[in-house]
Formats: sequence, structure tokens, C-alpha cells
Amino acid sequence: MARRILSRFGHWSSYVFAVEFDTKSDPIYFALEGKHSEGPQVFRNVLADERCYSLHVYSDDIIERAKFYGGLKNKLSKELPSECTLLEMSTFQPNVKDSVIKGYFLKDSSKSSATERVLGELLRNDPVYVCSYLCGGEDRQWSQHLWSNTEDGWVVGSEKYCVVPAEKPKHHPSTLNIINDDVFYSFEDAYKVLQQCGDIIPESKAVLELVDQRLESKEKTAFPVIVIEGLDATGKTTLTESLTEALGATLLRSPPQCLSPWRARFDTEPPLIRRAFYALGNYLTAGQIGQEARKAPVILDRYWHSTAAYAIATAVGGKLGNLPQAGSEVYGWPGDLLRPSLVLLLSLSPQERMRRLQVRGQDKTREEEELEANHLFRQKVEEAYQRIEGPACVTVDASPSPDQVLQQVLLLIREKCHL
Ligand SMILES: Nc1ncnc2c1ncn2[C@@H]1O[C@H](COP(=O)(O)OP(=O)(O)O)[C@@H](O)[C@H]1O
Ligand SMILES: Nc1ccn([C@H]2C[C@H](O)[C@@H](COP(=O)(O)OP(=O)(O)O)O2)c(=O)n1
Repeated sequence: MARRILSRFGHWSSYVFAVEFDTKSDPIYFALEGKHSEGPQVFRNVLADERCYSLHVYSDDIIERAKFYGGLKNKLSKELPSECTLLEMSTFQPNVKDSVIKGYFLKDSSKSSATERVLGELLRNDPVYVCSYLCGGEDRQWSQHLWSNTEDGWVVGSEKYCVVPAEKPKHHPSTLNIINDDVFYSFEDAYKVLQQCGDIIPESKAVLELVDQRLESKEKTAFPVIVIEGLDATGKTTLTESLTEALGATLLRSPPQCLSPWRARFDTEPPLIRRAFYALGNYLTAGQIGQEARKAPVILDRYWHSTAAYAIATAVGGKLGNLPQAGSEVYGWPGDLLRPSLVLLLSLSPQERMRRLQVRGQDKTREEEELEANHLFRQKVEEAYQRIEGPACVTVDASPSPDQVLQQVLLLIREKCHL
């Protein structure tokens, strides 16, 4: 195991470690050096004299890696002493795509030996890589020690690396692995993920059977295809229904109705699998659009913008400024997915959206609850929506009455789609 990980890491010197102490500020970045080095001590203020450990999840199998990382936080929270604090950690090569190895950083202020026992068990049985951090010497320099498995159990390796501060990279580490971990830019990439899940998630097979029977969609449609996007409770259902009637159109949604039996199941899966499910939903809907847009205009309740914006906002940790910059390839449209004629984004103040959610009084999806709790996340979803291109969305003020919103949107459609 350790050898496999080390081959992936190459030599330590090209990697930087990022520990998220607080989602509102920058992570602490540090690197490792073979020899003792002078300079500011990265950890002095944040760690005091606590015992610290890091865990890196590694497996060549992307499904195993995603499933294990997804369950690890729960497992650790249950098994570790309550005096342990678990922080998100990533190890990466600065600004190098797909270089992130995810893990956790652990601060332990307990005096118990339980922590090391739990970590030793993980090292023995699971795809993880464990290190401890010690502070010693006259100048109290922090060093990292890699654990290894032996026949007599785990041991703290003799090799030590000095912990030194590293520069803040241009791209936040959470943006480096978005492509094909969180957002899929072709049918084939999303399909492969569900295929690989077949043995552990039997429902994937049923989804793939439906996907295999999907209808073809041509790039050009006879009638316009208009997508309505926005956060929950911004008025999408209300508007799509009235628009459909006003234009004599056909109403479709993504994910399509035929995927409903499996949606809740995939919502519990880690991002890799969950996002692949939604990506395939768009291709199924594209097949339906291809049929329906021969006969009448199509109104679509959510499509690719939702898939990409929620996925990017979930993947990118911390502040709004950590999102990939506008124009980044992550905001591009998949080359093989039918493009709509127009995408309208309903925009609402957080206060009015909250009021409508309360009036509606329905159960919210877990993610929508998170949106409520996490103002930063909501801002990131809205910003990502506005950065997606090919086509970009046109923002519509959704705060007037339902009829006023409808009239405003009909004007836009007449102007942009000549309907
Ligand atoms: N323009 C509007 N003004 C006031 N309330 C609205 C408006 N549009 C929708 N609503 C109400 O807000 C709630 C959420 O609307 P809905 O269409 O279900 O949103 P979504 O489909 O985006 O979740 C519903 O109770 C709906 O009646
Ligand atoms: N085309 C789509 C539609 C939804 N999603 C995902 C994005 C979010 O995780 C949820 C939001 O769905 P939710 O059930 O809140 O949406 P409704 O407003 O109820 O339609 O679904 C997606 O990825 N792709």
C-alpha cells in the first residue's frame, strides 16, 4: 500500500499541503523539506502543543477512493475521542490539474491512546496513508513522520521531513480535480463512472439500461428550446407551467421523470457518482428534447447549468474568490450535449427566497437545507451559474408577481428566439 502511494506522490518536494482551519479564510499552506530549515514556524499559533496527524486517502480505483473518502469523516467522528478536531486537508502540486489527494488533518487534545489505535487500524485495513506531526528541538520546529505497516503492527517511520511554510497557489486546490471528479464534459465520461459502480450500486445498471435506450438528439431543433434555471423556490415551476401554456409549448425537466425512482438513492452517494447520475439525466432529457422540439417549442425546468453550478459550488471549498475564474474551461458546455436556444436564470434576494420557501412549506432536499445554512455555498452556486457559457444565461428579476415575471420573460423570448 505505502509503496503504491509513494509512487503516486513521487517525491514530496513537489507537493504542498493545505489545511482548512476555517472556511471563511485561506487554508494554511505548508511543504516539506528533508533537512531542518530556519524560518517562521507554520504551526506555532494554530496548533499550540496538540498532537497532530494527517490522513491521505489513496486508491487507483476512483470509485473506491470516492466511496471511502465519503464515509471516512463519519467513521472517524464516531471512533475518535471527542477531543479530536477533524479538518479538511488536500495535498497537491500547485496549479497542476488532477493532482489533489484528499484527506483529513487531525488535532488531538486528548491524552488517550485511542487516536493512535484508530489510525493504526485504518492504516492496516484501508486505502489511507497516515503521518504524525511532532514539535521538538530547541527551536520547536515541526516535522512530519510517515507511518508504515510492519508484521508487528504500524510504526512511526524514522524518516522525518521538516514542515515549512508554502506560498498560496494561484488556483485553490479544490479547483484542480473538478473535471471528471465533479463535472463531466462528455456522455462517455459520465457513463463510465456508473458502469464502474455496477457491483456496489446495483441501481446503476437500471439507470444505464434507460440511458442505453435514450433517443438521439440533433444539434439543430426546429423549434426553440428555452431553459429556466435558478435556486429552489425562485419560481421555476410556476413560470415553466405558465410559459408552457402561453406558448403552446412542451414542458420537460432534467433529471427526467423516468429517473425519479433512483434520484434519492444517488443523492446519498459521494459527488463523483451523484454528479455522473445527474449528467446522464441531461443526456436522457436531450433525447426527449430532440423529439418534442420537432413539433413545438420546449420549456425546460433545469438542465446543464444546474448540473455544473451545484457541482462546482460543492467542490470548491471556502470563499467565493476560490471559484475558478470566469472563462475557465470548467464553465464550458459539453461538446456532445444538445445546446438550448436560451437559458434564463431566475434571481431573487435571499430574504424573498426564504419567504417563498416558508410559504411553500415543503420538505427541502438536503442540499437546499445546506444552501440555507451556508450563505457562502449559495453565493457560489449563483456565481457559477453566471459564469457558465455556451450558451450563457440571461438573468431575470424574479421578484415581481408571477404574471409580471411571465410577461417579462415572454418579451425576452420574443426578442431572442423570434417567437
Ligand atoms: N413571482 C412570484 N411571486 C410570488 N410568489 C411566487 C412567485 N413565483 C412563485 N411563487 C411562489 O413561490 C414558491 C416557490 O415557487 P416554485 O415555482 O415552486 O419554485 P421552484 O420551482 O423554483 O422551486 C411557491 O409557493 C410559488 O407559489
Ligand atoms: N439538471 C439537473 C437538475 C438538478 N441537479 C441537482 C443540483 C442540485 O443538487 C439538486 C437541486 O435539485 P432540487 O430537487 O432542489 O430542485 P428542484 O428545484 O426541486 O427541481 O439537483 C443537477 O445536478 N442537474
